[in-house]
Amino acid sequence: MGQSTLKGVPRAGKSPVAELAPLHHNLDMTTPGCSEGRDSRSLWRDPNSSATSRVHAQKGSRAAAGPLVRRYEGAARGRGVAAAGWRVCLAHRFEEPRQPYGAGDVPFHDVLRHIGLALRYFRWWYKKTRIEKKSAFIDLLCAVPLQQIYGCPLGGIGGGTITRGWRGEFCRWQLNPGIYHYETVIANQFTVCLRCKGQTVYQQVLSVERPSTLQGWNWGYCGHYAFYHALYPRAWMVYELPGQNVVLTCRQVSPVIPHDYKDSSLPVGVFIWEVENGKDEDVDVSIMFSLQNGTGTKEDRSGGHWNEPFAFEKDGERVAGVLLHHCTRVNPFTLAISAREKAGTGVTHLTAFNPTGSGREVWQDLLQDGRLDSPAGKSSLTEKGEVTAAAVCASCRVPARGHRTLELALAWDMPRVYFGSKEKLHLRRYTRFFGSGGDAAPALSHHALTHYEEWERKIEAWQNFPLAHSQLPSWYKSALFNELYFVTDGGTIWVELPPDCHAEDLQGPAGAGLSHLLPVLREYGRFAYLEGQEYRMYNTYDVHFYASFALVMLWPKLQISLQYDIAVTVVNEDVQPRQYLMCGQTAQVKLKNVVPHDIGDPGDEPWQRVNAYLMHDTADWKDLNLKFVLQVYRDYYLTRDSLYLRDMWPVCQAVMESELKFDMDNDGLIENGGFADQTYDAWVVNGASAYCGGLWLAAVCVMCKMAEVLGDAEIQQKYTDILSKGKEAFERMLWNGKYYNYDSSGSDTSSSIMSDQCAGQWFLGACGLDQGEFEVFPKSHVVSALKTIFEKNVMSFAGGTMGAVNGMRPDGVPDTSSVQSNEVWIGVVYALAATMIQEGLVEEGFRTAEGCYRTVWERLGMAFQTPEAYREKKVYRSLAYMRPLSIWSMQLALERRASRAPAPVQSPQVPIHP
Ligand SMILES: CC(C)CCC[C@@H](C)[C@H]1CC[C@H]2[C@@H]3CC=C4C[C@@H](O[C@@H]5O[C@H](CO)[C@@H](O)[C@H](O)[C@H]5O)CC[C@]4(C)[C@H]3CC[C@]12C
Repeated sequence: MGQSTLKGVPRAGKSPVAELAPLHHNLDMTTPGCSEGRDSRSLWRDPNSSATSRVHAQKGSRAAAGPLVRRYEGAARGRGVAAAGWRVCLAHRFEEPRQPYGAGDVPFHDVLRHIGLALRYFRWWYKKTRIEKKSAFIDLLCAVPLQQIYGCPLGGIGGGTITRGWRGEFCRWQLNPGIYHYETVIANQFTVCLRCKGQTVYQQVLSVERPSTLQGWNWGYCGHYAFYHALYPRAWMVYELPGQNVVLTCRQVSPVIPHDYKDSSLPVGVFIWEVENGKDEDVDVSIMFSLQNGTGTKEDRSGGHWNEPFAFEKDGERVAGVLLHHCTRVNPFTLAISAREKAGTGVTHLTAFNPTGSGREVWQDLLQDGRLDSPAGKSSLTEKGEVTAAAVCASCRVPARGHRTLELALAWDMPRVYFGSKEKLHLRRYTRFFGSGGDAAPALSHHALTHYEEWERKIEAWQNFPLAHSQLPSWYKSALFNELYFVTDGGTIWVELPPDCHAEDLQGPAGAGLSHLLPVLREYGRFAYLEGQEYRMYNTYDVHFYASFALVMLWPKLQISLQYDIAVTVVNEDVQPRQYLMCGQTAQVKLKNVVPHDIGDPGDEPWQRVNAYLMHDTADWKDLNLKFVLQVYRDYYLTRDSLYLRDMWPVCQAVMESELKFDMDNDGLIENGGFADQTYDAWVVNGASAYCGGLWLAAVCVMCKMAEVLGDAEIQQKYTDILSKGKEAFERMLWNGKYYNYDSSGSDTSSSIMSDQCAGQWFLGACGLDQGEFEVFPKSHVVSALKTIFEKNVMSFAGGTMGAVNGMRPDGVPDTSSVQSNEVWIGVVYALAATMIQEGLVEEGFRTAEGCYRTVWERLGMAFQTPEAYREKKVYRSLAYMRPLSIWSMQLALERRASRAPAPVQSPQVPIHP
């Protein structure tokens, strides 16, 4: 699609939506400025000398706009910083404290209802964590506390991630697949040294921190003179160096490139430092990158780690740096810090220093001549209790009023991984290009530093379409790309199939008969991402249903691969009995011919043992099978992959057969079972329901369509008959003249307005099956339901500023009958917004989604950790969650509106929005 008009999309600055005042203002009554340490921070101070020279940053017009940059006092705009994105001044403070949902937030009637669950959960949790000494897949008793610090993660897909905070800290680590720890490693810093006429005039750690270690370094950079800007997979940090007339822009790039299945898998990040010299004299500029050997855990002190300098030259390009070998028993890895050598750029290093001491020797080394000592040879192995770090330094002369670039990189090589059970060895995807010997870090660094320009060209070409569209609001552009962080930072793992793997090994005892299973997994590997960083289950399928739009639109082969994995599990079973915590009953782990909840816990052995979730027996859930069928057709519609469709067809028939048993009264419509038997797993549904009934009809519709495509007349007739009966029953039992009732049970809350009641229509619209002969839900009913949701769940909730509450009573009071009905689910809201856009309610759609973006990213400080849910006040639930990736369905809806044709998602060379 070119620059065609997006019908109805609010024009920035023109439409009522765009003219709305920003939904939230962080009231800031304090005078901007560094706190008590401010004066000394704006001084250049050599910590080892008493000489100081007072310099003042020039105050000028505000370079940056937006609610999070009011404290910015600099004038610098930075170099090449994207116009759209999420921008925050380093001196910003998020004022609203929020807490994870805890037992204390459960109302009395829910306490009574959930007492059995609470006791069973506690017993299970105690055994798991205290007796078996393992971590719980959901730890309700030790939720991760909220830190409002995160920025763009580093790394491609499935090779592990290292997240930097928006103040530049290295603070969130996922090197062991799916396992997170949240630790700011103080030694991991960039330090700048400026020299004029052979004298160091300024040397500063580019960090606002004032830590208790490395006291010999000059900390406490004044955050008022810097801002962070994220547009995933890139981020910029702009630093005005007070009094120096020098501006530094650090651009951070990770190889996350749509339709690329090679470089997108690489565990690397590049830092391109643009140095602008506003002085009338030349300046020698050095950027030192220091890194601790490890990730900030106690293993850093376990002994046996060591560092060594390296240089790697290929095709006339040379990079040099230090390798930090982290020698643990399980999943050892090597970190590499490096810089690109080129004419006029020198690269020096320090092989090892103690990051727990004063760091004075490092500081002095750099201060002396703007270079590091560069000793040859390896360091010795660390002793138990000892920690080591290394540094690399890139230096160049920047002419008066000129500009130069320094290029540094971080790579990590953990090619062979075990999950928690340590049963099977897995090779990461990138090993097919860089080997699995554990010696790839130099080549990875070289590749990153010599290919990032090409990556950026591809990223820009891909992002340009939405970014250049003047009618799209800028918050949306930020949300669309920044929410994508979860594709890499969702505990993501992407592994190779072992070369000796046969179809039978994969398909299990039942044999799935999937003819292209092996070729697909051989070519594209196996992909898994977590439901959430705090909900540690891979590929949670009821949630992936929402998030899958990002995958199928950007890496369709990964979606196809994931679907093959699900298909394999469908035909297999796990007869192991276990107790389910919600109801207390015992049943087998996995039944045949049903879609699993998830493909396992990275703390155990995913793919091998599925269904880590043990709250409910999900064999009785009503949505999982339907979500599989709907995704199969949606994927086929967008990719035109008919081999995939053919392979999936028998699996779709099998799961629909299983589902048919939920239509107890044979009226063509399934009924819910009187418990929370779907993705809203703590919100009871009884009888016919808008959510599951709607998904059912949509799935029956796509069964008809798939049968038609595949020429299966008998099945087509079967499902056509069910559809006509089911449509009638759905309208009769649930339509109330304005919207579809929550369920048909006739309970006190049956008439609640569910924000997700049009989920079936959402998917049909995305598949182009929402009109003509395929119209399942009458258009007028869909539009009326969406308008009611907008009026009640959106505009009557929190003044229309927080998205749509899951359940609203017709009188405009949130439905508090369950712990989930009065939550807002961000991923559901983005899907709802997409449905509104599909149905022509474009402004309503944008207004609805805007509330969530502003709440999460601007008000609550939850950037790069969008949670599953928040309530109007006080609490949130499950940080860094999969479902918000559904924002890509808004993009699909916009593209379809503009072109009235499916978006081409299968052209490897061309970005998806040519
Ligand atoms: C007696 C005590 C004082 C009261 C204790 C009450 C608690 C036991 C319950 C109150 C809130 C419940 C939790 C709500 C949400 C949950 C999430 C769920 O996992 C995933 O949730 C997704 C929905 O957000 C769903 O779509 C995915 O498929 C699920 O994998 C697991 C259950 C629970 C944690 C739930 C547990 C019980 C409460 C804490």
